[in-house]
Amino acid sequence: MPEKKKIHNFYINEEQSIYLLSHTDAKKHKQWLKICMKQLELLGYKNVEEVGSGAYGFVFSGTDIHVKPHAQWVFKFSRITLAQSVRDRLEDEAYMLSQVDNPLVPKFFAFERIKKQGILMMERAPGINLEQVSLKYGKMSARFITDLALKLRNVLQDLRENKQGISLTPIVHGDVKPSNLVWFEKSNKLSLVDWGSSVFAQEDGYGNAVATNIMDLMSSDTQSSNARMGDVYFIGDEQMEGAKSSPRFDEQGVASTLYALASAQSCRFGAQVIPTTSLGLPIELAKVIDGMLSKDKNIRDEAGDYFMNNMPKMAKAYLPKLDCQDIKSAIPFWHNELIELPDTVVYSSRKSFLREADKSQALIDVNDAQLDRYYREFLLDMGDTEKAFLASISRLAKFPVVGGLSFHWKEKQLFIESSLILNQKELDHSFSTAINNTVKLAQGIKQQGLFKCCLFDARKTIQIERNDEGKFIFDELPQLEYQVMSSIQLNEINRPHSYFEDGNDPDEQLKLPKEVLKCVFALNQIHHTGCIIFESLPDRLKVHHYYRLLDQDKEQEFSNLLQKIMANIIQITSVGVAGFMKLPYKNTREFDLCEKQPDYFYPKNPKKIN
Ligand SMILES: Nc1ncnc2c1ncn2[C@@H]1O[C@H](COP(=O)(O)OP(=O)(O)OP(=O)(O)O)[C@@H](O)[C@H]1O
Repeated sequence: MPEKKKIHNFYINEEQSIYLLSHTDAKKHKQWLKICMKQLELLGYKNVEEVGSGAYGFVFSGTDIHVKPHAQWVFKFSRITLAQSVRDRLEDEAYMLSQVDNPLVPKFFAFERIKKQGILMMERAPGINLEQVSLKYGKMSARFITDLALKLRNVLQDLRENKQGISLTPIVHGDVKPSNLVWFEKSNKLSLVDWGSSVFAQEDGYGNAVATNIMDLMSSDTQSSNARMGDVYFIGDEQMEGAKSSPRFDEQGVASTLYALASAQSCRFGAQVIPTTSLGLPIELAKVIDGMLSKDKNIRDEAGDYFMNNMPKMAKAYLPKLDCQDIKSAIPFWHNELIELPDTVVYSSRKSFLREADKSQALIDVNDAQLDRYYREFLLDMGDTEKAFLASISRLAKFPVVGGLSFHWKEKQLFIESSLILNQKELDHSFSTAINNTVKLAQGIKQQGLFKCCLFDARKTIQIERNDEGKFIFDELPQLEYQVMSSIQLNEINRPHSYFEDGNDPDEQLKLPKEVLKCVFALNQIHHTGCIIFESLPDRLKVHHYYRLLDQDKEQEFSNLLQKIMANIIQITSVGVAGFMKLPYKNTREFDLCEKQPDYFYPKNPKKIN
């Protein structure tokens, strides 16, 4: 087992926002994207645009106008920041894609190398991926989930039989998840993309080796696993532990995907607290998905077999759309319409207590980009519910939102203070669902403690570089921005939350100059909401912030204090992170703890309800 890396502070955003990269890195990144697109234009493709990106690559689309009708192609480039050995896997991906012939899988076209850069060219799947759909609409309906389940079951069946392939060996996709399913609403077309984790199965799911002939069995390495890491938020335990590859891997990916889309979460880990049986699905399907997500391998496998055998029958259920009531967010949030939406990043602190040693995890390949992400997000030694809770906080940051949240778990209750501003009204429904999931998951956490997070706009982050001696380089100090809110109601001022009421954060190590602390103390007396995070790195300082002044009369004083903070940050010499958050008032919401959400199924007789 590899040694655990020590990570103290981190952002739990999926990908580093381009606005948080250093000026040079951001420039390099943009230049690289431009070069890729230029390359494609030189090759004669029109309307070249970026259609997606993931941990391994960037995906562009382009039109071939020399054929009739014009063909839409997709070009996948591996990330230049990855090790060459990881980048070389694009060629393996191309090979595996070329082995699949299925109406739900974009056709392979070519793999080219321009200098060291491999390019995989394939058919373009129309539409947007299901993670994006889920963020737009929230929970998917029982009908949608059931239809999707049947389609995915059929793909898995085809991959097991692999009748069209060169060999008859079953193929494992290895990374089934919402963002690898592209869906076109108009024609209801679904495509399974990203074959970068795909391998030929070594076992059949019942512990028997699979090989087309005895020579294969003799020649191939029968001891070690050929499995590739899929997304750690969606793969099952066996794939995570490096077991031999089998069609069970994809059953796990399918169960995670259905669960995530039915509950509007971005991972599989929440099922103990928000079981599939609480999501309004037909009882049989809900129980099968929960069975597939079980911690017990026998139950998992049995449920997987049931799913494969019975999904065609289950999909025949009559599931008309039910009149859905508007959902109410468990904690309030406000709206603000901005022309330029924030590029939200979440910073969280005080999460040490969420860690829970889980030494049973064995990892197959630490050099993997997915695992790197796992480490970065600190999930390795946490319980499932804690992982799901952190993933739900990450999901909040996928919305254009700024604000802060503080969770306080006591013996019997959970207290939440919040200030959240959503900048796109049409995402109201989906954002409310995301908040409610966060609250439900928090209700399921049993340990007592405190967790806080700030959501800020990375576009506003101030970066000041240091020279070789560590001195800051700047012509003029940038200023901290703030918004002034109009009238406030007096009762809101009554019980302001303080920057300091939670004491020192054991996870934060940066020592701030006294003058900066004095200003933060003084700010504390002015009614406002906001956060400021100092992230001091050897080569630069980043100041993440958002501020909303709620007392117009104090604007001069407020602005002076912010200027004073900036004037004094240049005294920061040590490296680390320190942050402060202020919520506008103590609007503590109290919730009972709840280990598991109650059962809620699709009605047996929907006609009666509609
Ligand atoms: N053939 C395709 N047609 C249309 N869109 C595609 C296609 N292939 C990929 N995409 C889009 O690009 C995104 C990223 O692609 P892909 O998942 O292959 O990259 P990746 O780096 O391997 O991602 P991951 O982090 O999941 O491993 C997908 O989520 C999807 O939205």
